[in-house]
Amino acid sequence: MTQIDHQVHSIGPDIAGSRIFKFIAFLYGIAAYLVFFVTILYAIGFVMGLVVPKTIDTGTDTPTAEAVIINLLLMSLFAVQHSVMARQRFKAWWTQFVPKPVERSTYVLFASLSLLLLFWQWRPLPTVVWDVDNPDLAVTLVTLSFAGWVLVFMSTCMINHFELFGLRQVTNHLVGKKEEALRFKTPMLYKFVRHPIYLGFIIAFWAAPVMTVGHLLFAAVTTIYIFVGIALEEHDLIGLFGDEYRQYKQRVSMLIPWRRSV
Ligand SMILES: C[S@@+](CC[C@H](N)C(=O)[O-])C[C@H]1O[C@@H](n2cnc3c(N)ncnc32)[C@H](O)[C@@H]1O
Repeated sequence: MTQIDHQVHSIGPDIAGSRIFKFIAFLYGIAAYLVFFVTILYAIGFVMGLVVPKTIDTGTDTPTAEAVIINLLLMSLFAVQHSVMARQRFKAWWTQFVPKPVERSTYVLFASLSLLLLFWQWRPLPTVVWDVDNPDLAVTLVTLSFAGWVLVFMSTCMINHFELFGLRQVTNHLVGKKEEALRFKTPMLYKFVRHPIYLGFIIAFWAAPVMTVGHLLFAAVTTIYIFVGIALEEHDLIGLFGDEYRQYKQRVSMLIPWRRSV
């Protein structure tokens, strides 16, 4: 090998390789985000019973006990995947195998896939628990549910939508910008409640003019899961931000915008 050959061999493939990797990582991040975006749009239709082919109240007829077990297993799979993969210790472990710039995108992709599985395999439990007759009240509930989804979307933008869903990480990696550490923020709604995204989900799931047993099971279990998720998330946030987060907890309530912290 000549000296020039040696230089081309040792510099060229390295640069090309890392550029190609950065570009592939970027495309992967975009693909994961698109899968998430389709999933969240489908979730709105699934929960509200609008537009999509398979909703919370449609699907294979299944005996009640079997349907409850299958639905609980589907929700548990999402909860375990979502909670375990979000923990700092898990992240430290699996970034030995998954490159750091695509860690968040991979988390988002797995969460979306487990939700799509839930939508696909969900068994309806069609017995009606409540059915609002009054048309004004029914419209109010549908509007409230939409407002819940809007609250979710707006709150992700307040805290940093592109970081939450991994796009910022792959973009910074592509342009060679150093990844910043997570910063504690209390923008807009976060001054009134600590968890506006979760509040939005609770509103979206419960505000239904027709509530079936299946929908009620979904709303109740996801609400319980949100409280467990909050406890885990706040434990991590105190680990990261210490007294700053403790004081925030004292000052700002968890979900209902009044001044006490619970
Ligand atoms: C799905 S978001 C939910 C945020 C919040 N719990 C909510 O309901 O609006 C979860 C991520 O937000 C981050 N997070 C939560 N509160 C935060 C804050 N005040 N400042 C910065 N990051 C925050 C957590 O570290 C976690 O990675």
